[in-house]
Amino acid sequence: MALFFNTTISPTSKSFTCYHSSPEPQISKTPQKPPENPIFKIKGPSTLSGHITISGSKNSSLALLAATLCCSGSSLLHNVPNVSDIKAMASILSSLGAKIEAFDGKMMVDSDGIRKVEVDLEEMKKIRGGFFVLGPLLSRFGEAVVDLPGGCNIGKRPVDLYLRGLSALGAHVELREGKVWAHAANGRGLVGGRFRLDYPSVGATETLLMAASLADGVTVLSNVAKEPEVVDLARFLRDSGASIEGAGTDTIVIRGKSWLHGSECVITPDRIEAGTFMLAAAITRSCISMSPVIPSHISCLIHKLMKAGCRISQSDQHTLKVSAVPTYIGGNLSGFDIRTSPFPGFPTDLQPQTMALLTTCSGSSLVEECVFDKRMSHVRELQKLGAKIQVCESTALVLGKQNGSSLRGSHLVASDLRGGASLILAGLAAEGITEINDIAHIDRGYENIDWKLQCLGADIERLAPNACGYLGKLELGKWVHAYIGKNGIKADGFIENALVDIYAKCGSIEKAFGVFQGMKSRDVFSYTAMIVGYAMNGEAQRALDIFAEMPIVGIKPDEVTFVGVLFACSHAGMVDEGWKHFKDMSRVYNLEPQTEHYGCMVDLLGHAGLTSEAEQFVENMPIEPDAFVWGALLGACSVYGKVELGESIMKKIVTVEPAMKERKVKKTPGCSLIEVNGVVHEFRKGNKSHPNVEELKKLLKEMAIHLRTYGFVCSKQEAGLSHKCLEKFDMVEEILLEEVVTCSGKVVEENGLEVVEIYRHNEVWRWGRKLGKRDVGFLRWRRKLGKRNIGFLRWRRKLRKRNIGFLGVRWRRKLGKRNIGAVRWRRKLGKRNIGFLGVRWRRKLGKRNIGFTWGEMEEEAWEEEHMVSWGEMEEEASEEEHMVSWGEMEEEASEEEHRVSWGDMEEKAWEEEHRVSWGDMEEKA
Ligand SMILES: CC(=O)N[C@H]1[C@@H](OP(=O)(O)OP(=O)(O)OC[C@H]2O[C@@H](n3ccc(=O)[nH]c3=O)[C@H](O)[C@@H]2O)O[C@H](CO)[C@@H](O)[C@@H]1O
Ligand SMILES: C=C(OP(=O)(O)O)C(=O)O
Repeated sequence: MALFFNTTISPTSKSFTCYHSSPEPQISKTPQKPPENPIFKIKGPSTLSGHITISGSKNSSLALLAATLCCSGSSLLHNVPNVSDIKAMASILSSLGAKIEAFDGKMMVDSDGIRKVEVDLEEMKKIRGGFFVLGPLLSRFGEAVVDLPGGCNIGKRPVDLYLRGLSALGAHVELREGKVWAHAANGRGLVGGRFRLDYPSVGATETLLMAASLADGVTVLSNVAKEPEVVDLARFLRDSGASIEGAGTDTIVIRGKSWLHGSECVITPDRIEAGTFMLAAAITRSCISMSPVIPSHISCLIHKLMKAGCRISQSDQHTLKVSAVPTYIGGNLSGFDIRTSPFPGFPTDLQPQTMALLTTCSGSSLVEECVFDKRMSHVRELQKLGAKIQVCESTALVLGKQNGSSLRGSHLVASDLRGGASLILAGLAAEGITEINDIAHIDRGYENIDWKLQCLGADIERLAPNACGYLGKLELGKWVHAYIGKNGIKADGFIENALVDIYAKCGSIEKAFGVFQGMKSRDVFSYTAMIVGYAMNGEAQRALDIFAEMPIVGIKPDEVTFVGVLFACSHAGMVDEGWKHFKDMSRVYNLEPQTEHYGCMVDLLGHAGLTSEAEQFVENMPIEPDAFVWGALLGACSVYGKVELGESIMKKIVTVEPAMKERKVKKTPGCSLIEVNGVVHEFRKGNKSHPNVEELKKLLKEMAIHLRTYGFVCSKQEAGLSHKCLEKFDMVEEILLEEVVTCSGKVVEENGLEVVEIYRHNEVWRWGRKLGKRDVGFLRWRRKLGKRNIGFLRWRRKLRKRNIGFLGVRWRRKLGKRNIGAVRWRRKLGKRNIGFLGVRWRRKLGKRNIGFTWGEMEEEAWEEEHMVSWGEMEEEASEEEHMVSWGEMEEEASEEEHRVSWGDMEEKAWEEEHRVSWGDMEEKA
């Protein structure tokens, strides 16, 4: 059946085309028509068996589809996967005037009808491959205008190498309005040249290869990508008449031709899909076979899996059988280390899926992502399943299990293609139900993955979600709705705005950005939610980058936007930027700064050490400062030890709120929302109408007592103040918790504990209790500072009459036979004998020495410095020394090991919970 289409491929038209004479797939069911915005529901643990057919490579297909634009007449591609990226690519080619027919896994592209050299389509921003048309358009038609590319959100993905390479071939390239404008500088066409890539970028190599094929003269490209997809592309171009030598090596020589004709090509099997299924067999401890596979394309993974204990055999040239059945392999799989790198190294596109497997293997494994700088979003989701993973930037330490997986089903969100696939694998291995939302990411690159897994015996379904299914709970959905209502978000696409907001507030900033990026139309609310979100999560520069986009797209910021902008500046210590934006409010945008804006400025000045300037700023305010402004100044005092000024401000804080009440100052009341057992409760400032208000007050009091008893104080600003101020915390706590703070939170039950989780600014407070004979509880908090994710856990406590605090930070770790952990602490003796306890860790793996830099640790230490006075520290140090036996330290060590990343803090918090009961703490003291 020949099916002509302009922009789409029929969802069910693809059959499983065999690459060569492989056994017929043992598939009995037919794929279901997918529901709108579906989710995956997986019931685990699954055991897989049978044979599966591997589709053609998505990445090869994208490059070859772009390459058809180099060719006059028709080209026929076989084994093209039916995935959404290919549909998007087909739309792009169609929009340029190409005629496309898709049938039965084949695509015929006739590019003779091309009338346009500018792509003006949303699809360009969604996928990576769309950008590849730049090379062919430029070389065949002499000019091209394309949007900057999209693709997975896995870190910085610049296109400098593409553009510099094209310039070396005689193109004039400009970046304007988010688009690349390119034309042949000589007015005729590209000319051959020499270009060395700084990094063997796959996309840049492919783009330059296509461009050079039609350039006048010889082109030599060096340090190019050697990926099989590059070789596939060169094969197609050669079959179309191009002269290309060296594809698959470091240097490619291209002798340009004046024209290329269309040709026919079978797309190489998708090595990443094959790898994903091999890992599916391993994680489920099953045995499956697959074809067609080219083993040399995934030799790295094959070696690693064999090292882990899997049996892998080849029944014919293109059929692989993978077994991880315990009785067959004689035990559990062992963990292993991976480090991603360009081909033939370990593919970055298999890193997340491999990490999922490692969570179920014995021992610890190290995963180093060296190709992309932010390809770790799946870690948080895997942690929700119970995986023990600790991350520092692009390195993850996966703590496996001795006896197979102990993952438990949960509600997850896929944040990118391979990260999403890793969640499917983990879901197959996990006990119980796993739901995965945002699976459109997965559909970008896996053809009918659910159906293929069903055919292997997995219990996986593609379901239509309920309206708020992304969070997995209808009750939570109601909460989201309530939240939207309370914040007056009215824009079209308000659901998306709310999602951006809610994700950001829950600390899932990448997910918030994912929603933001995918929005069809954005308004001031969308931008504000994203800016405030970034600011709250310590990503100041990203907040300011988003803000800078607003005038470009013609959206005027409002007062709330500026709260986010100033908050961001304050977080990053950007004093000049902060001043500029503050002044711009009235100067450029005609907005009158409110107390919130003044408060942010005071915070910014105060934390930059400009306390006098901050004080003066407050004095000169044209409106009356409120508790928010005073609170900010108080924070600065605490950080810089201005005790006297701090105490006078304390007095003002406790008088200013009642005074404002008396004068009936109208303010938008602070509002907090909390979900308890699926019911949303709202608290407004000064409103005591909640039916359980008395009970809640009791609970707050109880929390406050624990806070003080164990040396926790409510706000970081007040933490450094002298003990004299301690009695005033009562009042401050009341104000912070009941009157001023606008926060959200929820109460959940976890491991028999009732846990209150409150999200406030960039902090997450968790407080848990178990009401048995003794009150056993915990309290901890985490936060994110500056550009980097710096989280830490601290605790302090009061012993009898003296206030002796201690900071326990230590770890040690023994991996295998070698002892590769180290713990250090040091203190710095300055003029005032003010010191800090720094911890650094390093590990030695083979020849490499990987560790945190001292600078980072110092920054962390610096934070701690403000919290604990030196006297206390010294006390503490000696106390600790005598008090903590080595065994205890080891215990504690494994739990505190990675304090640095955001997700880890939560994980660690949980560890703590089981370890430290109030009783224990007292005993230890
Ligand atoms: C559609 C497609 O084929 N996608 C694949 C392609 O993506 P893509 O072609 O985008 O990946 P690249 O090889 O270009 O990127 C690798 C690294 O190079 C850097 N870089 C790249 C281009 C540039 O001009 N400047 C620069 O610095 C990137 O930031 C990144 O850190 O290869 C990746 C690496 O194997 C795979 O994960 C993707 O699945
Ligand atoms: C990163 C990937 O795709 P893209 O480059 O298209 O974003 C991928 O296939 O894993």
